[in-house]
Amino acid sequence: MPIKTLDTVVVNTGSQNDQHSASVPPVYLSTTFKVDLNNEAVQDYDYSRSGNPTRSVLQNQIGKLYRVPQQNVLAVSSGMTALDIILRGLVLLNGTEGHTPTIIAGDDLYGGTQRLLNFFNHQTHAVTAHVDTSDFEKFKTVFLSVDKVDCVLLESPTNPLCKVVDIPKILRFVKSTSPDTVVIVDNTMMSGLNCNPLQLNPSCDVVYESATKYLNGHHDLMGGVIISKTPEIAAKLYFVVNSTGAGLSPMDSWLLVRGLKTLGVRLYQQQRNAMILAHWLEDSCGFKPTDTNKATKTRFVGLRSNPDFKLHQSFNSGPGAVLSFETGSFEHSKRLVSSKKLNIWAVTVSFGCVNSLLSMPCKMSHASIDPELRKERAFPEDLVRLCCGIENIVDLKKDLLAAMVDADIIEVREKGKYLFNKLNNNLAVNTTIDELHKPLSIYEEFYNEDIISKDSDLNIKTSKL
Ligand SMILES: Cc1ncc(COP(=O)(O)O)c(C=O)c1O
Ligand SMILES: N[C@@H](CCSC[C@H](N)C(=O)O)C(=O)O
Repeated sequence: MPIKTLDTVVVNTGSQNDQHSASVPPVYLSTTFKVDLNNEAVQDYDYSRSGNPTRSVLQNQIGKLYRVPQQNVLAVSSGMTALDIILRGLVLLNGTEGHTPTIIAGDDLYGGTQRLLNFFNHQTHAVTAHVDTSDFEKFKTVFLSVDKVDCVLLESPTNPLCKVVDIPKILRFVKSTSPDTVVIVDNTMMSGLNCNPLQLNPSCDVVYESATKYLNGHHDLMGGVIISKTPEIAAKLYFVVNSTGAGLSPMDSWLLVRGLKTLGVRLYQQQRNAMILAHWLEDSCGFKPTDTNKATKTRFVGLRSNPDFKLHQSFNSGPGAVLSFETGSFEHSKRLVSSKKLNIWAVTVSFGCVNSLLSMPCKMSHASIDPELRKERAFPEDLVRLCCGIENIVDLKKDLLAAMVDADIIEVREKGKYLFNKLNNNLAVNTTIDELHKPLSIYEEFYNEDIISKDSDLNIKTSKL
């Protein structure tokens, strides 16, 4: 019987033709491979910069996740390397006498992406117009105002504001208006398990992911994967990878094959935790706009109060595990993230790890964006980002609550029955441990098993919702 679901295909590495029938693919650290000049056939490997058997196993696994042949996949040394390779291979070379390659990208981007685009701008290798890609009309206006758009770079939900970009609609518009425009999707916030922009109709041209995040899930390697729509696009990108030596090392490739095997269970638990926490922050902790403080807000695509809840569900299988909230006060957010009461939530950048992480984007992941630019874009400086891991939700909740009390944001009343949000005068019933353990949790209600384990025969969207 053929293997059907994505969380199953990433566990299975298939037969390796190993001389000892090892059940786990071996790691080939060798940088060189012997050449037989008497053999006319083209050898698969000669030098590890050009190709390595362990990297090939990984590329095959990623190909299965995105339902493309192994030749369409490249594993590289980081998510940023992936973007750099794609832009060099497909966009920067479009420059001519009177034309500088033009990119349209979002205005809520990971700080490192913004930094790389700025770098190309300064070098006049490519100019980037930033627009709120979650506003289709604004995007369309900018797109039509540019003579020739060489590339559109999309990401949904955005990091860290969790804005939903209607990727299918933008693809329909771009591909019917300007078929040669290269559309790139940074799929790091969803991973291939939740979203496959290559299966949309029309599809994007190339997807990349920072494998440092969900794909590996353990924060013990840096990596990036590039998945191309066609072997021709992949060949152009392979040229850059081979020329520069950006390919992922054998050891990291091996670790990533291992990490990938648990993607399904990790993501399931991480998303479940994120769903419960987001609802608890909004309902019990009062992080929602009130008459006294409009600046307090929980941002998560899995919240029913999110106006883009349905839009997100229409092309994704899950909400991801990144959420953010505004306390309404920069000082209080800083106190929360600095609280010594945090024992489980680690204050670090990144996301997608089995450990839960807490951060203040303006000081951490997005500090490389010029403060003036953040101000121009109304980036909330009091934003706190939560990246849920796989720990027990009750422990996560208690740990965060202790820190919020310590930071003087929340007051616990009547032995924990009520939580009073001091910053927006909001008193709400605290969700009890029993409620968190209801058999039909919020998560299962919204994202059932069928959706998480997408059936290979179906397109992106699978069942109810
Ligand atoms: C959305 C997104 N894309 C790309 C990257 C870059 O990935 P890496 O750190 O693996 O270079 C990051 C974070 O680093 C990210 O958050
Ligand atoms: N110092 C790093 C910050 C990395 S942030 C990693 C991740 N994308 C996140 O959103 O947390 C840098 O300057 O790039």
